[in-house]
Amino acid sequence: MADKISHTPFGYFKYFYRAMGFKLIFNILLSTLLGLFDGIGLALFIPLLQMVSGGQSADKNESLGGMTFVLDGYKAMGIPVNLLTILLLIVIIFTLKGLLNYILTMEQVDLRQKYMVSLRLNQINLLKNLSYKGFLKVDSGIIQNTVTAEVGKNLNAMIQFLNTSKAIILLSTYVVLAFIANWQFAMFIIVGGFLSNMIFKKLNKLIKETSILMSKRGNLFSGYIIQAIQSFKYLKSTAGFSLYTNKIVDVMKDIEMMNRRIGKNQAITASVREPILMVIISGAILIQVYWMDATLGSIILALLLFYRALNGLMGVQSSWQSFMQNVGSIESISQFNSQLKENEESFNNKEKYNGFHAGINLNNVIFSYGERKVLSDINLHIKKNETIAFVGESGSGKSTIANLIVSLISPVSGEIKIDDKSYNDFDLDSFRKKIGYITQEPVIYNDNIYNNVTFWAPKTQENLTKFHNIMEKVSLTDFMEDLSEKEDTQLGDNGLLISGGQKQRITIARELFKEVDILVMDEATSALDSETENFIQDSINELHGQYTIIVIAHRLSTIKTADKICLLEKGRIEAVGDFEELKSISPKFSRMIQYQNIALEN
Ligand SMILES: Nc1ncnc2c1ncn2[C@@H]1O[C@H](COP(=O)(O)OP(=O)(O)OP(=O)(O)O)[C@@H](O)[C@H]1O
Repeated sequence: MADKISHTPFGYFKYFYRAMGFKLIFNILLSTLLGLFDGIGLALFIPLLQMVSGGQSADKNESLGGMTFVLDGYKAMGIPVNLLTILLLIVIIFTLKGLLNYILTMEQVDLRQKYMVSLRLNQINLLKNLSYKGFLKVDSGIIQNTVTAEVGKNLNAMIQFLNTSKAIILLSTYVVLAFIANWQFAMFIIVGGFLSNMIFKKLNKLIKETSILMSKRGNLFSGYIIQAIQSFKYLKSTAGFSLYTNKIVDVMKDIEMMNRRIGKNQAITASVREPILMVIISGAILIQVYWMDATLGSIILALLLFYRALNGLMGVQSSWQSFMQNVGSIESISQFNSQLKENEESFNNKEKYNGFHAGINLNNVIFSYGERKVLSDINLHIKKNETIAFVGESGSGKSTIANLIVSLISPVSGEIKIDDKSYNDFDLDSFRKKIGYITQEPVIYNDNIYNNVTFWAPKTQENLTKFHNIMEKVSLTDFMEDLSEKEDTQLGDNGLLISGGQKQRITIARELFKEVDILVMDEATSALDSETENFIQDSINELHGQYTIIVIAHRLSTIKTADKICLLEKGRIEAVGDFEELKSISPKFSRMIQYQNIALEN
């Protein structure tokens, strides 16, 4: 898919060609063939016109201008020019044209489908390969709007682009015929077309600008809606909805105003189209009758060619205008795709992760977000199957260090090694398959319990047994057995139908089912109910020694049994040791314990 496009007809052609390749050329070739058949069909009317103006004879007639060759053609093929043969030929040619039209339309249906699939697949792959650091830079509204609404608009743009090329080919056929019949007529078409084009060009420019602006507003609108859904509970409980909806309504009004502007421009073009057509045709007839002493036959011929050619021109203008309405999507999809591509991660030809034995080493690691240094001089060894906890004030770098260990982000300088190999030498995707992540906000999919835990693993006997064992381990068996649909019970959007503690257990069950090597537990910063807090503490204790566990801790009570606690202060490691060691060597840690005890007592 194209990333950078030039906003010219050829630039758009290149954009679609990159997505559709030869299929696009084939489509245009078919349109050309259709135009040719239309031209031939039209030419077949010439003898009829000749009969009207010059009687039943097949002799040449001045009023046909250059088109007399059609009569010569008839004679050369030995076809007698009479009403019956002409009508028969017209029926045959238009039937063939109908057939061709069917093939072309079906080809376009096929092309549409393939285009949509290729567009969507490309975006899914780009999203899949997007680095976490890259993801942080992309607005969720842009993602949502681009992969849904903008993709639809882009498809419309493609269809209108094809319609425009088809209309241009048909128009060219009539212009060529008009030139052959009478070059003065042809000049009329060109001058008339040129004049009307000037009016439409201005309107099209306005429509194009509005379309680009509308795509941007669409991104903003989607972003607001996503945030409203995500913070529904907060907005509802604090009556913040009315304030928030004001923002949404403003963007919506903006979009509607732009839609209205586009609609108004469309109304203008649709209304002036026919009058302009009639002015050009009337002018042609006047010139024919008063200055050229034209006969009835030549006027009918002129009318026929003019009408078809100008209609063709209108076809070009209207489909180009519809294309312009959707052209904003080309721009927004291109920008979106480039942004994703710039932040793509690829591990081609790198060694696959195959478990580790000794541990993970962070050597002189430094990390920054842009200019802002977040971690400095981190040197740390994490032994296989030990439990390490990171503590420190808010913003001290606990999550960042965990993100580095699980390879979501990479150091600006320094190195992270697993056993003796640098992360840089690994296919990190295969490494991440062995990482379990229990986040502050449990991730629950809108599906049933079984699928949420097994991540849609097939329901084989083996998987079911494994699933039930794990449910037992995370103390969810009783809860599940009480439900009428057992493991097939739906959990609702984002686990709306179960409690916070149950969500936590489901997510731990998922990681255990996955058979991970490293388990990251990102403790919730918000106060948890004591049952959930106990559960997390129990899980940490129970899984201790079976996995390499990394805890991002806020509650010191949950990490008493950790093998190693790492105290962070403003992005640096201040002290390392087990709970008791740290208590004795770090006054800061002692103060933290004191504070939490006091807080607990209060
Ligand atoms: N995406 C980001 N872009 C820029 N700065 C960031 C980003 N994420 C985190 N930071 C900054 O990095 C620093 C460390 O953040 P981090 O989330 O690692 O801290 P933390 O100790 O986990 O905090 P908390 O306990 O509040 O979760 C903070 O100053 C934070 O503002």
